[in-house]
Amino acid sequence: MTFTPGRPAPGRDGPPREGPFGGRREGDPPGGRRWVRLPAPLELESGRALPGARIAYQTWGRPNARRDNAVLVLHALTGDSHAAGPAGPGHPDPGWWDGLVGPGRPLDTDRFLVVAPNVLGGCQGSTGPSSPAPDRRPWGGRFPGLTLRDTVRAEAAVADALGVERWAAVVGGSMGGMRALEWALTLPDRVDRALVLACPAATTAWQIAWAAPQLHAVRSDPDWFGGDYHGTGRAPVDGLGVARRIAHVTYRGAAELDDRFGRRPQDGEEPGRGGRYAVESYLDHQAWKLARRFDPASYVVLTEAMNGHDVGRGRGGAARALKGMPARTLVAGVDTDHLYPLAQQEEIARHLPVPGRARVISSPYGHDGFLLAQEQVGDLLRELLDDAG
Ligand SMILES: CC(=O)SCCNC(=O)CCNC(=O)[C@H](O)C(C)(C)COP(=O)(O)OP(=O)(O)OC[C@H]1O[C@@H](n2cnc3c(N)ncnc32)[C@H](O)[C@@H]1OP(=O)(O)O
Ligand SMILES: N[C@@H](CCO)C(=O)O
Repeated sequence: MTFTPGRPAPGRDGPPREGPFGGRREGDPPGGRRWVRLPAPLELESGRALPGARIAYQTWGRPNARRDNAVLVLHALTGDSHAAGPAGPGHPDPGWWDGLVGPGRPLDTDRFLVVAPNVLGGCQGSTGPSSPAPDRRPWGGRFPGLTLRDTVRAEAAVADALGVERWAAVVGGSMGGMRALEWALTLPDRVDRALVLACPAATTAWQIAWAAPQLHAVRSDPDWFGGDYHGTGRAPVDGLGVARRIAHVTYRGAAELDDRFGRRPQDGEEPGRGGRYAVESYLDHQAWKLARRFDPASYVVLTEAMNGHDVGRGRGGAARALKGMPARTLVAGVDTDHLYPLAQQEEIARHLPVPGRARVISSPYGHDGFLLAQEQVGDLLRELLDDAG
């Protein structure tokens, strides 16, 4: 089944009418991924149940005899299980932490079994709104709202399938960092160490405010159809593109964009006379790139799950909850991140059971620094994994 957006996004860089996204529906495995089907309906925090869910994942390296060398790597909002490896069939881009995974690298595959799942609610192999519901029609707008705790409990099935009782470490940035916190606090007996990057203990009004126009953009696209567009040949790609433009500005450094683009017009175009500035063209490019590979309904489900993130919910508040983190936890943020500012990671570190666990990633790239400053992230991974406790 091919996903066919009904119309191109605005701007000159519209997505192709036939995007690759629909090729990733269940039953059509993308390159290199494996799945585990949950043995029973997943009981969600909302009280609803999600039947028949499955989680896609990729692995690198091998388990040791005691199966205590597994590291769980958790992706950000629009990432997926392809944490490492080249671009190829099923993977339009190289792995998002490709420099960190492999023999001799910080996530040393001669030493560790590295496991990267695609989040529940996503669109890269795990069950999400584009997957078939039990009646074989796409879940679409019927897909239940998720919390990040739901996504963690679904992933316990991956650990079980691999025979991993306890992760040597759970690591991730942004949504992956939120989920690393939740892994350690929801299933504390199953996590030995944690690396939490570029995220807050609880999503703030500032972050929910940035998400609001993004959600609105997707839902006000005439092709949203209440989330029930899957299989119609149309999709709210314009809305997703607007959401990505807004989000991408929050992901990057202000000085970085000024230095890179300045007031330069896009080649051959005249701003103010129907043409664009180079930075506008750049955002158009980011918009269509995402619209080609990501399901707008997954974007909505996962954005709402991030809005609901609060480690303190039902645990007596964040400060009390964070005392339950593993002693071997490191927290780091990016010094130019204006979406999840460094003060929020320092706040997390203040409440950890062991003091002195905050670190700083220095990068001009803003929030995306946790994806781009791989050498510094690698140092943090080595520090964490070499910590014998
Ligand atoms: C690497 C992956 O994307 S893996 C897939 C999973 N993705 C994720 O986990 C995260 C999603 N990805 C991202 O957030 C980002 O892509 C990042 C952070 C990984 C990459 O950031 P960077 O390497 O800094 O890329 P940058 O922001 O400079 O964008 C470069 C792109 O903009 C394009 N570009 C630059 N200037 C312009 C311009 N004036 N007009 C149009 N396009 C432009 C480049 O041609 C390049 O295009 P390409 O990506 O198609 O090759
Ligand atoms: N660029 C990242 C940032 C979100 O944390 C993504 O798209 O997933």
